Amino acid sequence: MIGNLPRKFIEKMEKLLGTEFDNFMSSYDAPRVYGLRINRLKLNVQQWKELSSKSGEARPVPWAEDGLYYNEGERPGKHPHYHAGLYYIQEPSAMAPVELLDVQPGHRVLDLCAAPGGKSTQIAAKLQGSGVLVTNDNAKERTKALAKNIELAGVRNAVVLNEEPAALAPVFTEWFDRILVDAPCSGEGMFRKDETMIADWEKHSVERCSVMQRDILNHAAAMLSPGGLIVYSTCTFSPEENEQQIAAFLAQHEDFIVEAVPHRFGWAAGRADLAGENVQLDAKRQQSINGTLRLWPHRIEGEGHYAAVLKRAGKTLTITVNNKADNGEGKVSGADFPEAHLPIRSKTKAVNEGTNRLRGGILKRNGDNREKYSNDRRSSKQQAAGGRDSSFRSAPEDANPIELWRLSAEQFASGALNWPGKLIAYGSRVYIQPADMPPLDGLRVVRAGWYVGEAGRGRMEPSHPLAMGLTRGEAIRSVNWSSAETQTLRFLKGETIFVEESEIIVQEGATNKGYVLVCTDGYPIGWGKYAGGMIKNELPAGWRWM
Ligand SMILES: C[S@@+](CC[C@H](N)C(=O)[O-])C[C@H]1O[C@@H](n2cnc3c(N)ncnc32)[C@H](O)[C@@H]1O
Repeated sequence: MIGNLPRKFIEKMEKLLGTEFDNFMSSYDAPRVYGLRINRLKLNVQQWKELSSKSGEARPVPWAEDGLYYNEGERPGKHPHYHAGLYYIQEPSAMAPVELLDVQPGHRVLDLCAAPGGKSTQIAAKLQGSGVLVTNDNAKERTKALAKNIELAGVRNAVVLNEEPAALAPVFTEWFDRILVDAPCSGEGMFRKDETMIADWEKHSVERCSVMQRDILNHAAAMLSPGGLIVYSTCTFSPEENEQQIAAFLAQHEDFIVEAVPHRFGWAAGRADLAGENVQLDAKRQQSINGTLRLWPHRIEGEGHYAAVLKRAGKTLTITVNNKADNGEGKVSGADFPEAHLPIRSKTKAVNEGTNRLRGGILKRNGDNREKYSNDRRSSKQQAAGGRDSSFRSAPEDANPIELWRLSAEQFASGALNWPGKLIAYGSRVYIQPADMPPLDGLRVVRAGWYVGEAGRGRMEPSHPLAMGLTRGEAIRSVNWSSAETQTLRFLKGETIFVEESEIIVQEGATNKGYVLVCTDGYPIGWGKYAGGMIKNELPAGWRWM
């Protein structure tokens, strides 16, 4: 491996590390370590250890609440628990930045450079469903994986965006309590984990990255509320992208200070002496850069990282987001979401999901589709009460997706009409958006909230992300197989499963027939549809076990 490292890089590291250089170089011949983080939205480490036969060998990552090291051969990505979103596979050092962000339930949090979403799922677990996570990446392709990871983790209170920070800043001015800037960087700290990063090193030159980082950080500052925190992190060693970036930021933003990170667990201090001479900082502010953090692979079990905690002066406005439901009392209808709130830029494919658009609250459909709605004029309440089996097909002729959701939601999950958030329809899809979000007009929206269902064929189909965000106890119908049973794997591969009727657990008042939440070891892996002794597989193709 050492032989593949660029000469220029080696020379630079020798200068940077002095007497530690030899130890640093020998870390490239040491075996790399592997980490996963238990998804606290679903269960805790202890509960997972009780479920998992392999967990005995997992050791805690000292700096991450739910982080564990696992052995190389274990392949946790090939286990039903992965498909149930019980953990996220994450490099151990990459778990550190979110631990420094001090996220509390109720916070408004922005993950500005978020794809593929490792740190976003970590933030979501810390929010525990209360507050808001806005997770963004400017690379459109990468937001697909980001949205998928958010949905796999069962996150209910996130909005996924695909924007430049400059477009977000006017919409979210001083809006967030916490912002993570896990910046695009030259990746020097990842050479051991991923040798392809070495080839990219020349292309993603340090100079080019540091210009991007400065711009991203400045926009982040504009979106932070007084008293709030930004964590800036990179996976590179270069001072230009680390200490020098922080020095430039402090010089430009007098209302920010470095909040010193305790240097425990083998973590090393950032280096004020590397802050460069290009910016004018008073001695105290320059020295404060020693309170940032360097993770060196020869000092810890993890790859190379850098992190700084930046606190904005001012009184912390502890914002408790109003998580009161506003979707269950008939107050919210399509008409509350005029065109202006809908997607938006024609270049944005992801938000134009489906061909129908909600106009003034009414979904315009062609005659064919319209005929699929029955002319049932029962009240919403009557329909919902009678609607806990799959024979329920009726909706008013002019029902829009939001109305359809309200009529159907409690056929899938009890309490669904009282879930916090705002109902939003984008095309035929229905989302529950965290309360208090500013209008997202003009932004490229990948997920407007928790995607819960899609209107189609005259009825509401529950979405896969709805399944992943439920607990087994909420489901009107469920079936549960252990992760070792063949049915679990067969279901994950997309097969129809034959079952005894007695295997379907049904809430009081519901029939066996209809959507069933399929679970493994008690945790959802998708929807099936039960009728006549078999569960038809509703797992979308892109979510199946390959
Ligand atoms: C280090 S990666 C993020 C990893 C992610 N935080 C995680 O834990 O999974 C940096 C990300 O920044 C994104 N990026 C690059 N320039 C950006 C910009 N101007 N605004 C937002 N994101 C950007 C890249 O597409 C990339 O996905």
